[in-house]
Amino acid sequence: MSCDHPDLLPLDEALTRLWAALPAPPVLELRADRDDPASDLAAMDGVALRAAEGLAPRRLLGTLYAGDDPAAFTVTPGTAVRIMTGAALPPGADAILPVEQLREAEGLIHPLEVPRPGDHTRARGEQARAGDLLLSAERPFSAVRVALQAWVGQPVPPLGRIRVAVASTGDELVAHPRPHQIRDSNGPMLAALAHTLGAEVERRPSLPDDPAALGRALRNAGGARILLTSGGVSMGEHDHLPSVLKDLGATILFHKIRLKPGKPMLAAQLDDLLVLALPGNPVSAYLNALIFLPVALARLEGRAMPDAWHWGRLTAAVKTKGDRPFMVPCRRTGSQLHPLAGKGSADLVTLAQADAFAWVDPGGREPGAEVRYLTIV
Ligand SMILES: Nc1nc2c(c(=O)[nH]1)N[C@H]1C(S)=C(S)[C@@H](COP(=O)(O)OP(=O)(O)OC[C@H]3O[C@@H](n4cnc5c(N)ncnc54)[C@H](O)[C@@H]3O)O[C@H]1N2
Ligand code: MOO
Repeated sequence: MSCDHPDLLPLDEALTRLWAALPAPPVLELRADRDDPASDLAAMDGVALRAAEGLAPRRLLGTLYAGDDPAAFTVTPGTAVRIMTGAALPPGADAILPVEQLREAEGLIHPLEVPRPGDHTRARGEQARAGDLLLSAERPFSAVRVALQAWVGQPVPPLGRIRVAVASTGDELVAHPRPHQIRDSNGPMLAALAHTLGAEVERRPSLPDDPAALGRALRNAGGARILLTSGGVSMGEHDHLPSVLKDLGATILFHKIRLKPGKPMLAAQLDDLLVLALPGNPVSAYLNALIFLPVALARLEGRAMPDAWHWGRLTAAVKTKGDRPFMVPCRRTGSQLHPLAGKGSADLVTLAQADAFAWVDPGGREPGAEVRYLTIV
């Protein structure tokens, strides 16, 4: 296959570089602080009894709810205790008979099934013994990790959001445009997307195509962890961002990826600030933010690498030009992807009609082809 752009970085490599460059917050290994469960527990609502007595009727001594001290009752021959799921087994009992498997009459319960020792109980220590390793420090942050941390009595981490600043660049951006000017749509779009993805968002004023002003804005990101910019990363004479970042001593993680739209995408680290410099064309800016921002947020929060891709089928042919994979905006019905005939990476109107971006390899795809896609949020 001919290669129009041998210098372009494949998307997967760009994602891997971004992931590797960002530090994940430290997470602890988690050990059981006590046996789990710490008592024998009921796993069903019913009665606690002695299994050996088979189908013999039992007299009810009382009721134990989850959290009750089970020492209140002792199950002796001929007796049972009504018990709720999660309550500790009273002394003497060795099985739970679920409420569906008994009949009650005149203060007695009559088993309808023969109970066996251990039935519907969770035995002390069956999950873990005090001191057992429950989760290694390699396992990523997740809501379940937080739950386990609380379960073993560790303080849970504060749920801060990553601060993301959004600044558009371009002298053409004005609030009341004359025909040669435009309104800033990328700024509001990227702020809304970052918000949707769970970031704490700060809108910044649009920046002029002026290296000094861009440099000042990059150096004063105001405590944001990530800066999303749009525009000024391509080959134009006013596309200053790459050189300004280099002059500031930023580490360029990548610049220019093998993707259409979105080729000029740049990611850089400037001290503690991650700069995701998105192309100015609205479809390119959106798509790149949709791809890269969730990965950066996940890494900085210590989560696993997100896998946002789904699989669907194209309902119509998609032709491509050149050697970049093409992400075509589609309407989606279930897993059916209906490609939209758009007017390219400036076509915000078609993007607004779309539900998904389908990945089409160079060379194009036929109707019915199975492709992966990203959902537009
Ligand atoms: N000679 C070359 N020219 C271009 C190339 C190239 O490889 N060689 N790449 C093209 C591609 S692909 C894209 S995408 C654009 C991206 O360029 P920039 O990131 O430098 O963006 P700008 O030139 O500043 O703007 C592009 C386009 O988007 C409009 N824009 C910018 N900001 C906003 C905003 N906040 N809201 C709405 N629209 C915005 C801007 O007016 C331009 O029309 O470069 C190609 N050129
Ligand atoms: O790759 Mo550009 O993002 O086509 O318009």
